[in-house]
Amino acid sequence: MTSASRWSSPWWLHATAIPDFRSEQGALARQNELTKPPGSLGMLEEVAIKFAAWQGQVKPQIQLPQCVVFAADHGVVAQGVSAFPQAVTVEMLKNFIAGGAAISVLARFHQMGLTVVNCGTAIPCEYLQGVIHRPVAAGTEDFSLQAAMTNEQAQQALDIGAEIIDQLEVGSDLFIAGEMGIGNTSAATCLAAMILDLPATALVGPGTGVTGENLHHKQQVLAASMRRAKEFVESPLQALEQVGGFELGAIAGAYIRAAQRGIPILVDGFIASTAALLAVQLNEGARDWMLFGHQSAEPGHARVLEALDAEPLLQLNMRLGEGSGAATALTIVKQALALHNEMATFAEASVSGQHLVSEAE
Ligand SMILES: O=C(O)c1ccc[n+]([C@@H]2O[C@H](COP(=O)([O-])O)[C@@H](O)[C@H]2O)c1
Ligand SMILES: Cc1cc2nc[nH]c2cc1C
Repeated sequence: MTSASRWSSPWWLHATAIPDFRSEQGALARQNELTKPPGSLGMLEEVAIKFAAWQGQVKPQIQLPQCVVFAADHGVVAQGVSAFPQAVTVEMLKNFIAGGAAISVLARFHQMGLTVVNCGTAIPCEYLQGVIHRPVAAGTEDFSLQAAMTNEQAQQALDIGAEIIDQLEVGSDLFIAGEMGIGNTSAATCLAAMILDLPATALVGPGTGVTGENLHHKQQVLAASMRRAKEFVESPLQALEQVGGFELGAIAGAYIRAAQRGIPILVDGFIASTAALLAVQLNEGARDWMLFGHQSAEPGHARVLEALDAEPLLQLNMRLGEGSGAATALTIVKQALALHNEMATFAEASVSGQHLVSEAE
């Protein structure tokens, strides 16, 4: 049992690992010796330097990336806030393990581990093999009417994330959390709005494709949910209880445990970033281990990224979830490390006969 006990502080408050400053400085020095004007590779330089600090080596490498998709359902879909029926959550679980989902393709492309976790679907699916089953309940309650989950369920959701990180293959050197859950843009919108003290209308968007009158209806349902829940929320955990989701809690727990174990995190879209916001609210050290893969087309993502002081690597108008934006950004991360590790320094280039020295020297 990893939950808070009566006598000790809960595990998610425990200290996160500390990135290695000497390797960071070594990587910065190396970047400035490579055969290019200093800074000319822009964010690719920053990415390589971050990984050096995270891995404690001047020449970092990604050898065992892992993606875990956390799935759950949301009672609030009864209010008509998604463009798709709830049954799609379990149908997509089948697709993830059968290899036909976008994240399945990207995981194969990168030779990345792909784990799928059932955190609580409305339609029971425990018969599915190849999925880790940790259902907290058959979906959350409808948070427009009552709390999405109990305090115990919120803690259980965080615990699932920690357990999954503890089970990752030894040597796993990058963690991507994906998510799947019809209705979870509604949960993420209210959770982010609650944490940032913004109206839901500042963050709400089409999700799977809710537009026109239906989008107006979604805005009204979420605004009413915020009015109902606000008086019960005085902490990030209570925000998760009132308007969150099981997969959001599990991802926040996974991010915190990854940061405690020193595993770098590549964050995906709006829902994953909202879980990141929750994780940082619960334990600010988690932020030190996060890199942001992309900015989703979901309008609320920009506000969440801003609150996290995050600069995403890509902006491709993606809004799929599953970890797909982060997995797409992994290509850029790998290229950043290849350039950092394999480019010649000015000294090496001169030795090989090409006299390359900058004017300033
Ligand atoms: O990652 C994103 O930015 C993102 C933006 C919009 C939708 N999604 C995905 O779409 C589903 C939620 O959309 P909705 O309309 O049912 O709330 C869920 O399965 C997410 O993975 C994901
Ligand atoms: C088909 C489909 C695939 C998804 N993947 C993540 N969220 C999704 C939502 C839908 C509707």
